[in-house]
Amino acid sequence: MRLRKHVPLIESTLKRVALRPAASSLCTRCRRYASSQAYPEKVAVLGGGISGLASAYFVSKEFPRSKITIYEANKDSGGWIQSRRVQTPTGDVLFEYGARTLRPGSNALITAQLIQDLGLTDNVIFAKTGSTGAKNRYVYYPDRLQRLPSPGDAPDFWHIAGLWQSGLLAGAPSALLLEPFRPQRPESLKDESIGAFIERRLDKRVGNNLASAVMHGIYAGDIWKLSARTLLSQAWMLEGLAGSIFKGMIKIQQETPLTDKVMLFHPHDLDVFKAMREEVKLDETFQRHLDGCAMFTFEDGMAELVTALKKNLENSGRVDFKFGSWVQDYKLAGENRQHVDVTTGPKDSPSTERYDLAVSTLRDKRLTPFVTVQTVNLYFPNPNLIPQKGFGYLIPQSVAFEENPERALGVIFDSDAIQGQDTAEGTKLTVMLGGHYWDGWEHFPSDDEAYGLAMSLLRRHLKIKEEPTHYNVNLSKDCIPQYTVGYEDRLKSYAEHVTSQYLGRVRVVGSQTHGVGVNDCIRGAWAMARQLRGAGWKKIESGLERAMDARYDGAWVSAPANQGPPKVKS
Ligand SMILES: C=Cc1c2[nH]c(c1C)Cc1[nH]c(c(CCC(=O)O)c1C)Cc1[nH]c(c(C)c1CCC(=O)O)Cc1[nH]c(c(C)c1C=C)C2
Repeated sequence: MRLRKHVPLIESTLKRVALRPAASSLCTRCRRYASSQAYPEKVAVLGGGISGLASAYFVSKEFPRSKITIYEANKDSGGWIQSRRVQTPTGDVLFEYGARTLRPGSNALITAQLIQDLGLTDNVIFAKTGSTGAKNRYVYYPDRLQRLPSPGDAPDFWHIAGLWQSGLLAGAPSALLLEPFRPQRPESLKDESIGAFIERRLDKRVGNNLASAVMHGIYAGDIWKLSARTLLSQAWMLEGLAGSIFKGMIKIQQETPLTDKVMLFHPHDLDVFKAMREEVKLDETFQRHLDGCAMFTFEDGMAELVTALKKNLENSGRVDFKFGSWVQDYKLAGENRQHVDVTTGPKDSPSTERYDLAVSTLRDKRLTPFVTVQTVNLYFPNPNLIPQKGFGYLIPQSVAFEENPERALGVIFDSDAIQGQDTAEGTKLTVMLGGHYWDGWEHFPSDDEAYGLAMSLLRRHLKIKEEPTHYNVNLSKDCIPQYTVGYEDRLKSYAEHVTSQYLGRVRVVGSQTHGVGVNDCIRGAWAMARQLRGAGWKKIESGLERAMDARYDGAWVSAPANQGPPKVKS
């Protein structure tokens, strides 16, 4: 597979399909296949991580008679989501290796519906919006923890003065004042790094001190490589609209007679938000809890969601899991190329199975690079190990090497952030190492080395003198896709390629194409399955229609905020 421009290919393929006798009676404008089947009898899901499991779940909802096979290379499902209980002399503690919490809000609506449908709502634990663990977020700069103001805080002059004095906010006030007067980007500039965008519109220091910390916490990525057009899309679009982010905000409010707040949206997203509004029906109590929380997870960790999904699929009797199955290849097959042949197994003894439809959550390294993150979970019996209480801290790229020779991205204060998972009292921390700092590395720290790095960081940053009684090291190799500069164009080419190559028989979902968060992956799976609904599965689509939406010509459309992402509240 090559990432090339594929529009002409799609057109010629569509013509070819239309000319075939079997397809001649079809309305080719509907871009449908000549299949007499009412539903895809056999569906393959490639990959058993959260995207694959959610895809299988939503597809089975759309087509209750379909037989689904999930191929997973590992011995079990769940992908990066792994939760493990560790026994200590005074009780047990839960270690999360990957994602540990979900954030509420519109992006979590489909996840919330899924949790409710799986009967898991009683197992959910919520971190309330005003709780210390949720409220206190820190940035390490230049050599100590700085607490960031949280949205509910009353204005505190001394706090802001302290942040200012530390240099963390350097350049920010004047950058905000001057932003409307800075020159607009040239027409020819189609994308740039987050670092370059912030330097151009605000101040380089704002990027290196603040934006880089945020991007470490989400993408473990480098602001000088990640795409501004994709990851700061609102700001990018506002500049495109009016020459400045600030002027763009004023312009969209003025242009509309509506008193409601107006925002810019990708036209495709407006359709998805509408569908979410129509289809998500949450119980009142669950909704109320979600509404008042800053994050949520499960008593037994994020793996509960994976386990419940797997159990639900197994119990349906229509879903078959094939663990230890490497997908070698998948290609169109059969008369009129209406099927997909999926080849799995070791290279020397592969086996091939034919399907009506395949959903791929597999990665393609030509679309994005990935970063590797190593997590070190630590448990100390002392509950008062560190004076600072809160969610944890992020370490921006601007921190000097001597302050972060371990190349850590941040530290999570798990025992403060989420309460209700452990029976043992104490302090639970996770040190996150690597990410973009390890770009190009072929070898990564061993477990012992990673433990040493984590402890040396904690001794220096938090003055911890004790040793943990329990710890775990986990290396998630190539776990977070990086939406680097040019991603949007690459995704479009990729979408065109998938469409023309697989003629609708293969749909693509996952963190490489739909967003890196758990919520994003679940929402992507839901949207993909919804597109299959009825005869939708016969359409020549890829699941990547957002990237190819003809209504989007590089600029987003303005619409009242209430047409945007639905709130958790009904
Ligand atoms: C394994 C490390 C991960 C890092 N980022 C992600 C993972 C899984 C993905 C991610 N993390 C956050 C978001 C934002 C949106 C969301 O869905 O919540 C995404 C997509 C925010 C976040 N960052 C950290 C935590 C605990 C959270 C809440 C959600 C979660 O549990 O993943 C901390 C953190 N994450 C990473 C680092 C380096 C880090 C440092 C303290 C990378």
